[in-house]
Amino acid sequence: MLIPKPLILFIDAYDSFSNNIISLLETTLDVSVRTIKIDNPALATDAGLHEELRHYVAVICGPGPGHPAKEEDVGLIRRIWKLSENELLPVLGICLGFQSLCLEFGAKVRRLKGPQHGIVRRIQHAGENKVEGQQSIFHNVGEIAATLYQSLCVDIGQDSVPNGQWEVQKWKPSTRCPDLQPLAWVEHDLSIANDAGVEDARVLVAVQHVSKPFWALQYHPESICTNPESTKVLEQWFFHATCWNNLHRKRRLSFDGPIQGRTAVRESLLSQHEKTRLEKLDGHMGLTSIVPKIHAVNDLVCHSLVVPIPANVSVVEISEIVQGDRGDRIVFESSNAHEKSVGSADVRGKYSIIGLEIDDCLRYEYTSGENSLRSICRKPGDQYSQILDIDPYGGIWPFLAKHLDRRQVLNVVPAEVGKESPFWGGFMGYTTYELGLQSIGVIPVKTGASNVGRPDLSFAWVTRSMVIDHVKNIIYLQELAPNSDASKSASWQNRIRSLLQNALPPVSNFLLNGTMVHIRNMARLPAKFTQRNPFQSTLRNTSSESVLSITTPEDADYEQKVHKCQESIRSGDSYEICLTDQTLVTLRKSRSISSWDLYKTLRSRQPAPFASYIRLGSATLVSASPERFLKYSAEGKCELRPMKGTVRKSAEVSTLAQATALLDIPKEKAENLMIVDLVRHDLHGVCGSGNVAVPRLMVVEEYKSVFQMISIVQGQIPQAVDPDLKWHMREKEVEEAMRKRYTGLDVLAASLPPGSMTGAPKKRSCEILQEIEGGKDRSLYSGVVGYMDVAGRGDWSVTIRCMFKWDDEDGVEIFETGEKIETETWHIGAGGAVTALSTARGEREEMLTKLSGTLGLFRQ
Ligand SMILES: C=C(O[C@@H]1C=C(C(=O)O)C=C[C@H]1O)C(=O)O
Ligand SMILES: NC(=O)CC[C@H](N)C(=O)O
Repeated sequence: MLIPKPLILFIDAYDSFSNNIISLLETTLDVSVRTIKIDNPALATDAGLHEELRHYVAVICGPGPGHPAKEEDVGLIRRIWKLSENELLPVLGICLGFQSLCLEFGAKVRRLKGPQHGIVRRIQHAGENKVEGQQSIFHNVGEIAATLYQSLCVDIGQDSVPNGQWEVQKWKPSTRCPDLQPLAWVEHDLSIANDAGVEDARVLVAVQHVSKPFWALQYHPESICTNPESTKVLEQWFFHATCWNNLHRKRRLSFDGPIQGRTAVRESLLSQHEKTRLEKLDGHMGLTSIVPKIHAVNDLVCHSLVVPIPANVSVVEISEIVQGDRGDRIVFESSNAHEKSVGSADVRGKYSIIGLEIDDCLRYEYTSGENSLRSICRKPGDQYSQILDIDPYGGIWPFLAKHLDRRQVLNVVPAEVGKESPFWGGFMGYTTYELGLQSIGVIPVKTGASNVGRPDLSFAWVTRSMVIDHVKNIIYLQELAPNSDASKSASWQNRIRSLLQNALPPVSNFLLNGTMVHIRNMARLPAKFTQRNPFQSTLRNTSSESVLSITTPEDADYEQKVHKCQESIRSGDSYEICLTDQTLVTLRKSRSISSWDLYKTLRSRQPAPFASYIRLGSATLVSASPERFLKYSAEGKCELRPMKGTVRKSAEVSTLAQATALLDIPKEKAENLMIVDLVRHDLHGVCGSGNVAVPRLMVVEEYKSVFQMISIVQGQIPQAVDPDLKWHMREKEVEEAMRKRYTGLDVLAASLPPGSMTGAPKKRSCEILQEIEGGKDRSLYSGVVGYMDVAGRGDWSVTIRCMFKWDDEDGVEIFETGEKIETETWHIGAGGAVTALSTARGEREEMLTKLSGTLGLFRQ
């Protein structure tokens, strides 16, 4: 029989690091953690709270945005300190929880003179012998270097202790707070210059209540940059907590009865779908009448044909040969494939993907806030536009998860040829920033009527595709179709292969031990294919002639917004805020430069590992994104690659070594660290405790016009069936586990909007941004673009360094001369992370640097 582990309750104040703390607790201590939000209505009454607490051996009052004196920021936490002797149990406060405890027992809470977010400091603790009469939770603990995330601090009277008395006084309870035993401090000699924004000489960072089982830490033990020594403090806290329970706990622990606390790992999308389905069945409503039929296609396979291509043929040329240069189109391109100095080896463009026949694809469009989606197909002979109610599926994400699940494809034919292709077919498309806001419970303030009904998610179901392998110089021509349709697929593939072979110079090739070998004859290439981009020079002239207006953010206005972000940081409401703004470019619509032409120029001027062109429905996106958001494999390995820290290339900073030195400062490292910790939290929410790692931390990469600091966060998605246990399970149990399994889509749904575009904590920072950015939709900018394939794989980029337009903004301008001009308006978003250490001017310049790559298309 399995013995249940003791339960700890984590009270979550809507922070973006909570799951990291839970992971640390569950991997360090032999406990399970359940979590509730500070405003859980089920615990609004004291009776409800007391009932809930009966399940737990201890409570953690977590960190969070805001101020401990504000009821809406701490909620339940404040009531924990007031528990009567009968209900009392051990508690550890962390950061906001620490501040709340100190406030309750007499401390003043004040703003730090220099906020400390993502800054690593040495913790001076009392160790074993300074606290009289008892061992503290720092007993036998060595040196701790810990990350701070705080704008506020508590003052138990230390500010007024004269220097001469400090060493004696600092470990004693103060007259202001006789119940609080100080356990640790961060100290700084202010006469020594520092670049971490330190302006406070003494900050209390750990306390213990002298008679109640309350302990608290102001630093963040779970941060990736806090050293492992600090976990000893948690172990000792739990030891003290257990001893206290054994000696003093009045209320007996309960192992049964209703419990509000939930595991930090969210329910899988497929399980949510299943649950909704069963609920409907329970209601005897007859499932078939509620759930719209999606045909299960059980015998789908991916038919694949490999076509060799000459080495220097571009993705643009391939796309034009097969698709012409008009119509809907989706191209995900590693446009840095041949640029050794762009990106690092792991993203140096191995593959590009082209979705084919996008005009004819089934397309799903969803607008956030709605409970239905549009399913659209414009295929000649099979045209329809349907509204599907997604409530019966449990929402948009469970709906998509189920759609993919029913079309899972396990085989590619012939297997030895197509198995290396990273994409066999599936969804390709985009989601907006506002879709992400919906998933974290921030209601977007939609301004203006024009954007009503625009899709926040648009995915084409791509069954015919090309994957270009830039290393092997081959194309996979692929079609998803029933196994029995092999000959139909073959005739389509042969047709496309002929198209390519007729248009491209010949390539001799043969298979050697299963590997394709090419013999290329460069001398035979026609001139068209040796020129990198034949359209570039024409566009340069035409585009500047077509520009009717460019509206960039006003300097003073942008700087004002940076100050507003910093005010929210100083008040404790945010640790870092990714401020952005939009530039509008209105063009004379002309047949001679299409969006595709713009893409062609951008991709060659700003080579990037995650470039993309999307023309889908009423949206057009032209992107040179350097940032991978999320990649996952069919086996559940996932990887996020947040970027934070940007330097413009210039004569002074032209090498990677120079940029690395420039970014190796607390301001830049803090920006990156905060997002790494936030992304770890998002990933822990699906992968579970102990299943997230950071194999690369703060490494600088070179791009065409900037240097970027990146980190890599990896996780393992829980497997439906443990291979070791599978043999002990009945077939039905295995089936059920598979029906409810987690996929990469769970991670995607749990991590939007991308943390690098929000700041931390995510929810509060996004709310602040709604206000500061004036409720303007960021729309495609700050969203993600990518694919989820039928074999369970996915790759998504953050939509930055891009421009987009909506067809509904196309207009007509009438000049005084009476001339009528058709116009289109492009949006270019740009911004950067604001921290306490930012300067308004520096932030504005950073925004302009990021803008310049894309805006440059219109300025020459
Ligand atoms: C906000 C943008 O970029 C984001 C912000 C970065 C930063 O603050 O250093 C770096 C990469 C992106 O995650 C943008 O390109 O507009
Ligand atoms: N990380 C936290 O809990 C921060 C607490 C509080 N909002 C502050 O800024 O000081």
